[in-house]
Amino acid sequence: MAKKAAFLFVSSAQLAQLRPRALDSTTCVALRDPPSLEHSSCSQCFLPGRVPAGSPLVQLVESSRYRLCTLNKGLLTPARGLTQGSQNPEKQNVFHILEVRDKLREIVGASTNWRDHVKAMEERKLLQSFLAKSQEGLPPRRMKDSYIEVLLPLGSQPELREKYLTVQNTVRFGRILEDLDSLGVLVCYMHTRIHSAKMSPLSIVTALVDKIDLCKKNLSPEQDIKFSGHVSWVGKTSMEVKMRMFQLHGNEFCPVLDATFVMVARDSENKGPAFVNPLIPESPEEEELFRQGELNKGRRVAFSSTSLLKMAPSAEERTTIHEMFLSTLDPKTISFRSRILPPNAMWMENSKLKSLEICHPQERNIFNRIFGGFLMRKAYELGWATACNFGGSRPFVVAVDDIMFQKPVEVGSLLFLSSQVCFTQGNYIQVRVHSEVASLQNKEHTTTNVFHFTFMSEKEVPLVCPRTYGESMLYLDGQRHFNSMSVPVNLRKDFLVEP
Ligand SMILES: CCCCCC(=O)SCCNC(=O)CCNC(=O)[C@H](O)C(C)(C)COP(=O)(O)OP(=O)(O)OC[C@H]1O[C@@H](n2cnc3c(N)ncnc32)[C@H](O)[C@@H]1OP(=O)(O)O
Repeated sequence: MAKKAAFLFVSSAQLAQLRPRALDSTTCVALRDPPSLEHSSCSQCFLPGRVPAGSPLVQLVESSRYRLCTLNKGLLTPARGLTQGSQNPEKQNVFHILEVRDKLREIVGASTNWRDHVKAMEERKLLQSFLAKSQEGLPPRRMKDSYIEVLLPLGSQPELREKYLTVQNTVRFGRILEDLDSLGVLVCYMHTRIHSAKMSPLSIVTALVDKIDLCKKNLSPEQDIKFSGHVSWVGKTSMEVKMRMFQLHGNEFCPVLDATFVMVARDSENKGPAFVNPLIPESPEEEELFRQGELNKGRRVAFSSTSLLKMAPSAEERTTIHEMFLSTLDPKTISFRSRILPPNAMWMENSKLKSLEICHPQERNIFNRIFGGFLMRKAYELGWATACNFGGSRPFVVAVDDIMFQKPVEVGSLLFLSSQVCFTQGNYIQVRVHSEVASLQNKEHTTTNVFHFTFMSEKEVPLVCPRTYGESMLYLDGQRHFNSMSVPVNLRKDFLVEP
């Protein structure tokens, strides 16, 4: 049975003498002094309203590690001291998950009410003059300058759990995608921040989810999660961000996910490119990360220039497709028009699932376009359902790669998502989700994103069979994405990550 939360009201002098071990995981400590805070209750706390007016709140959420959360503008902010998994213990920026979007709003001066969004944008125009004329005009930054940690205390703050919960009592991966997107943008604002100014003249958007690899085990909705991230490479206007996610197992935060995103800086109105601060690697490890970032850029260019939309498949790939084609000819008729499915196979077109989203203002980002994390969550959930429908058992996500945000999605758009299985092997299902938008006024559809997800099913799945040349290209593209998965397939036995 869960323990009831208890409160301890102490002065700051008494707090300093408190031993963490004297407190259990459900004890909240409220400071009596200084009495200047305007909040009378803490919305995140177990017992809202019980904290006396004028009391900054301090919550100790775990006994084994000394973690403090102080009340800051109605939100619990984890204070310094969360060092596990940290690369930069001497100087940390640690945020509570609920704080991240508010912090972003504060940095760009975004509206909290939709009715104020035009005014907020007008105000941002004034920041245009703070933009650098060249990259050389900006002070260089170190990787540790952008390093942040974000705590998602699913274990110690159970009221957060609902939003993250699947019916199988695991963590919704779609929600994690949203958090990663916000975290990535905040990391870039840390890298580009102007210490003398509260607001940033930059609009930072997600251009690409290069890779997300899930590297370990189940995500339990009953254990705290921690994210960390920092800028690992910069170009002129783009930044590569490396993020990691950890989950508490016993007393230790163990790595569960690695992600690489590319963010792009735009001017205050999000209309043209804007320069970002150079990055200076400080150690051999950082130099290696930076060099990797440079290689990643080259790899992305190479991958896109050999895209099957631009170039014919390789000789080996052509053979694969031809053999698949031959396996679908009916030996009785040997006619190109009568095609049959090989044993244990399904036509690719029959794997499709589609959905429609109306892009309401609630899903907007700080720049009044639709939040990239929301688009990823919706695409991921449809992709998961597609894999489930195809494989006939629960699929677990293994990798996400190459999600390109080609165009922003305007508030009020109709978002059409179309998902299909494009490649399978053993227990693995490669799903592609294509998203396009149309406005109510203009019926013309424009592609905004293509998403690639790799799932692992509980049992072996059927082969997916392309029927047309176009589907054959999707098959090969799926195979390329599957083969680019960085973690060896045989290590992936104990995954349990669901929508
Ligand atoms: C809560 C807050 C969250 C907020 C975050 C979001 O929700 S954002 C919402 C989701 N995302 C979006 O809506 C973005 C939609 N896409 C776009 O607006 C645009 O495609 C874009 C701004 C990303 C890129 O536009 P352009 O390609 O015209 O820009 P441009 O040619 O000037 O390139 C700018 C820089 O981006 C790099 N770049 C562009 N596309 C890239 C890609 N797929 N992968 C890697 N890098 C890329 C270029 O190399 C260049 O870097 P260098 O200059 O270094 O050489």
